[in-house]
Amino acid sequence: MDLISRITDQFEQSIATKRASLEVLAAPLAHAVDVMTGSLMNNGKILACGNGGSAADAQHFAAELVNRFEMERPPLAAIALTTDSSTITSIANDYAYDQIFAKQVAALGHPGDVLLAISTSGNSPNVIEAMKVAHEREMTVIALTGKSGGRMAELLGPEDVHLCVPAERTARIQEVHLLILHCLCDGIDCLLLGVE
Ligand SMILES: O=C(CO)[C@@H](O)[C@H](O)[C@H](O)[C@H](O)COP(=O)(O)O
Ligand SMILES: [Zn+2]
Repeated sequence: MDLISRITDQFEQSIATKRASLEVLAAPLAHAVDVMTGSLMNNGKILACGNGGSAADAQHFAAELVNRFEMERPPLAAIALTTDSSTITSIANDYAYDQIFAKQVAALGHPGDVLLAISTSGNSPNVIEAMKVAHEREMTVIALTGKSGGRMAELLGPEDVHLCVPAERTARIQEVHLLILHCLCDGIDCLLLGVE
C-alpha cells in the first residue's frame, strides 16, 4: 500500500471539500454569526450537542466561548450537552438514548437561546429530539450537517440556519464542521468587540 498516496488523497479531498463549502456556506455562516451574537448580547446562551466526533465538536465550541478563542473578551454563555455522564447515563437508562439531549434542552433552554445541533448525517435521533424541544422552547436552531441534511433538514424552521457541508464522507464533513465552528468563534468575537 502506498501510504503517501493515500495521505495525499485525503488532503486533496479535504481541501476540495473546504473550497466547495466556501461557495455555499459563506452567506448562511455569516447569518449564523449574527444569530448567535444576537442571542448572547440579549443574555441568551448556546446549547451544543452531537454524537462521537460531533460531541467533541460541541465541547470544543463551548470551551472556546466560555473561555476564549483568539481575542480577549468576556466569557460567553455556552454549554455542551455531551459532558455530564451522570445526567446522560440516567436519561438513557431511565428513558431512552434519544432523549439524552432533549431532556437537557427542556431543563436549560429558554426563548432566545440557540441550539447548535451537529450531525454529519442529519439523522441522529437524539439530536433530532433535541431540535424538537428547542422549537417548543422558542429557541433558534443552528444545524451543522452534511450529505443531504437528513431528517434534520426537514425539521428546520424559517428562523433556523442550516449549514450543510456538500460532501458524503463523514470525515470530510467533520473537517469542515471544525472550520465552521472556528469561523463562528471568530465572527462572534469580531461583532462583540466591534472589529472592522
Ligand atoms: O468521528 C466519527 C467518524 O469520523 C464518529 O465518531 C462519528 O461521529 C459517530 O459515528 C457518530 O455517531 C455519527 O453520527 P452523525 O454524525 O451521523 O450524527
Ligand atoms: Zn471523526
